[in-house]
Amino acid sequence: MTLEAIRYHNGTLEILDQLLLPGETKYIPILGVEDGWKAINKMQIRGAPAIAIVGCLSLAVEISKEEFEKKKTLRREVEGKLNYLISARPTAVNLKIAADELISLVNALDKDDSVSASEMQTRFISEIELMLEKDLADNKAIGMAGCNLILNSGTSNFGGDTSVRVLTHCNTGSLATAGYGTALGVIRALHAARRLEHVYCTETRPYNQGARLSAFELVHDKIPATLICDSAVSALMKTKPIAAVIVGADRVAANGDTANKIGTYQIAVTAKYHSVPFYVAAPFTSIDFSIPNGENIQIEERPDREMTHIGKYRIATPGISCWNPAFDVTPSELISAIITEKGVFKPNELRVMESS
Ligand SMILES: CSC[C@@H](O)[C@@H](O)C(=O)COP(=O)(O)O
Repeated sequence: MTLEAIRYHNGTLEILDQLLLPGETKYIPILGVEDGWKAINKMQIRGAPAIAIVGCLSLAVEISKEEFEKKKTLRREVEGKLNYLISARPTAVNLKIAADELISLVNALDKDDSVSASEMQTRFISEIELMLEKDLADNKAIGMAGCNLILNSGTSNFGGDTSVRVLTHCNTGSLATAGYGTALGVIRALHAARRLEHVYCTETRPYNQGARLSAFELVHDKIPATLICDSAVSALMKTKPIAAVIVGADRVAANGDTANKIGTYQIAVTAKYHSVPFYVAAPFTSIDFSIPNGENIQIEERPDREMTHIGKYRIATPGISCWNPAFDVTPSELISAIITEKGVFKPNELRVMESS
């Protein structure tokens, strides 16, 4: 059975508390928007697609318990609460894009006189419920496209083998999405095709999404994997033939510059030096066509405590100051291709897809 980060059935929402993994597997109820905001902000749920889905589902749960006499009241509530949810974490764009689409939907339904307030409520909730299915289907399409891309990219980085070694960073799997995963979905597809020799995953300090979450998924799914320190990436590329680096994205600008977990940029730099292709795997909902380049991406800074402590144990000397950006931006010139559910694009080809 695959891991399930988000459980939603008939208006009831639970999430797997990712702060407790791998030690404890505990689902916590999300009873409405306030719970959704807190779970996203505290990173009990994380990963750009999962943040969007849980944010929107928390609103669906809340709205489903209410009765609306007037459509305008529903429209105002939806707009206000979606804008509040977006403020929980600023870098990933998927929730903002989903919110914009849902706000357009309620505006259209509000203007349509043939739709009653209760029909508007039902249609709004159904639209959110579809997100889970769509994300899973998109991830499978991304996985297949990425698998084909890597296997057909030439043999120079395969080290003479027919199976490939790949490197990934952070967690982009079932725990970060509705299921299957984006970059980890590509790795799953390679494994299913029996063409994955090995995956290396970085620890991903300071929150350790690699050591705690990707490692958890890889062991759970029996995918051959090795954990490395973030600082071992260059040494790995020097000593082993790595066919590709494959990472996810929190926000891709129109020119292809990509914000992803802190450390992604330095992996892309070292991949360039070692002539290893560097791929970003992300759904179209991670692409922000409203910003021309990565300079416009707001980078979230997280509390010092995430660096100074592991669990309740302090590992850093008291008194030291910290800088803890959660993400960095990889310039598009370091990115070989962006793998989406709509196809594979060079960074400078993205704009063509803007209106699709
Ligand atoms: C499919 S998840 C893509 C990204 O969201 C992922 O790589 C990442 O950076 C997650 O960061 P996080 O801070 O854990 O939410």
